[in-house]
Amino acid sequence: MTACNAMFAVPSLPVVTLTAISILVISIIILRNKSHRRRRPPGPWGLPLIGHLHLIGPVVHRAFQSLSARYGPIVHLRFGSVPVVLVSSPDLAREFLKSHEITFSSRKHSLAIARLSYNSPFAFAPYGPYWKFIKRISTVDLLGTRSIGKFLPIRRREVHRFLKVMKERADEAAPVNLTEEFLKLAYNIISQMMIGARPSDTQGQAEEVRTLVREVTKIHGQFFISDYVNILKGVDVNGIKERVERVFQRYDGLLEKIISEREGERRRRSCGADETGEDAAKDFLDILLDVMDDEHAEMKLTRNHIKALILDYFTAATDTSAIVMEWALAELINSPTIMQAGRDEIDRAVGKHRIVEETDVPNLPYLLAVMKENLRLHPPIPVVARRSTKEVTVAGYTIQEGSLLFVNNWGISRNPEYWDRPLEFRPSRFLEADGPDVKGQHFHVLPFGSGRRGCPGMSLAMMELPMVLAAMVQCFEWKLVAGSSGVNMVDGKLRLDMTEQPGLTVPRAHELVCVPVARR
Ligand code: HEM
Repeated sequence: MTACNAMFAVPSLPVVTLTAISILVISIIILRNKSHRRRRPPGPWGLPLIGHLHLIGPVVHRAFQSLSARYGPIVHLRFGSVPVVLVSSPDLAREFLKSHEITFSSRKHSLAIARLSYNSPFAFAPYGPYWKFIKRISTVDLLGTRSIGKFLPIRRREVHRFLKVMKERADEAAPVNLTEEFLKLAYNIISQMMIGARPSDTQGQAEEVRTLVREVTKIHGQFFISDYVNILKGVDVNGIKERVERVFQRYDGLLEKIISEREGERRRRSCGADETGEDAAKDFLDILLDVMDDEHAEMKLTRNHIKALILDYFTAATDTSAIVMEWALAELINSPTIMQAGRDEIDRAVGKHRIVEETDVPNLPYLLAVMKENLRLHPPIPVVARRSTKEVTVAGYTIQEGSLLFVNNWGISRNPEYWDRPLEFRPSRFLEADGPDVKGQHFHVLPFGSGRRGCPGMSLAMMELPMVLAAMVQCFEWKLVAGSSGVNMVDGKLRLDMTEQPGLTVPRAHELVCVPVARR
């Protein structure tokens, strides 16, 4: 070291040290301030690696309800490495779904979602241009007011077919499995809107799609550890990859056949060689194929996009509708006075000489209230699930980017803080002039979710389902079968057990089997 260097080196050491210490202290202060500002919602201690996944039992909304009862209306959890926020009050639901709507307008990713949606999901898509494009087409061409009207003959025909099956069973005094029949009805309606009634639609094919749709719904409703724990990514824990692949291959084969047949028909039609003379009223598949063939379309659609979309709609519409019809009839069977009040209303408004129609529904406020009360007690999708796209402060808490949000709408609509005697089936609460509604503006009851990511099938469902229920009440009485699964004797009367089955959607645990008795 030179003298010159030494001269400067000696006094410079404490300066460097001092500077370093100052930086350290300032950083600690900033970090402490930041972490004070980044307040996390309360929640239980998590386990290493898996976080709180072990606390989520098979009936997810009930597990969430227990956590909320313990930690309050906003709870922080961690699924593996993914932060989770669980919400269970109407005010917080409004904060997240309305005040911070755009931030929470995406959904979770998973291995199953990626594969089953050909990596191009719609219902699980991030909020962005593709989602907006498809949302626009589907709300205009499939689920808009005009389209709902255009598809009315399909719904009328299918409901009459369904009633005919019930009448045959009534004539034989034979039991009917309504769980299966509701599923068929819901599938028959949505499949004709989506892919039309085609000559090759054999019974076997319809059966196969229904089975696949149920399996996909089940898969989407489960939490797989490999989706959340980084070191397990890519590892096939529980054979999920294999299960998803099996479903994917079966579904892809079926859809490929349906689309190829349709393309053949379209080619024949465009050459003027279609011998069916069929009116070319377009279903959703035709509309999507038009977009795929259109070079100037705003967004390029591929065959895989179309397959993914059809599966999304089958999954979103079939199980939900079937489950709602089943719970509604089950509630009425367990409440004969309410059933009779509904029947009286139909007899007054519609009479006894024709079958109730969708256009009668606005004149059946009590029946509509029955349906809304049913959706309050038995929302088929009990938890609204979203994902945040940036860090945000809500109710004074910092919610990290990429957090999963679960709004336990099942828990909210059964909470005595927000509802009077919430476990009672009491349709009259939906008859009050300034009372609640189910359309997503009233955060005490959110069966269809809320906002732009809310259910696009709501208008269709709220026309179709009350009408089906009304027709069942109008045309038949429903007798329970003693000794069948889920039927118990209570105070000398047969009653249905209302236990739920676990999953993304919440069907009854027992199939609904009844004997229809024709009213006339
Ligand atoms: C009573 C019957 C139904 C109920 C209770 C229901 C409920 C829901 C709920 C809770 C969501 C999530 C909403 C959110 O995140 O805010 C949803 C999404 C969705 N529903 Fe429904 N649904 C029903 C019927 C239908 C029908 C009939 C269709 C189609 C014909 C449909 C299509 C969809 C689609 C495509 C999505 C995803 C929308 C998106 O992510 O942008 N749903 N539904």
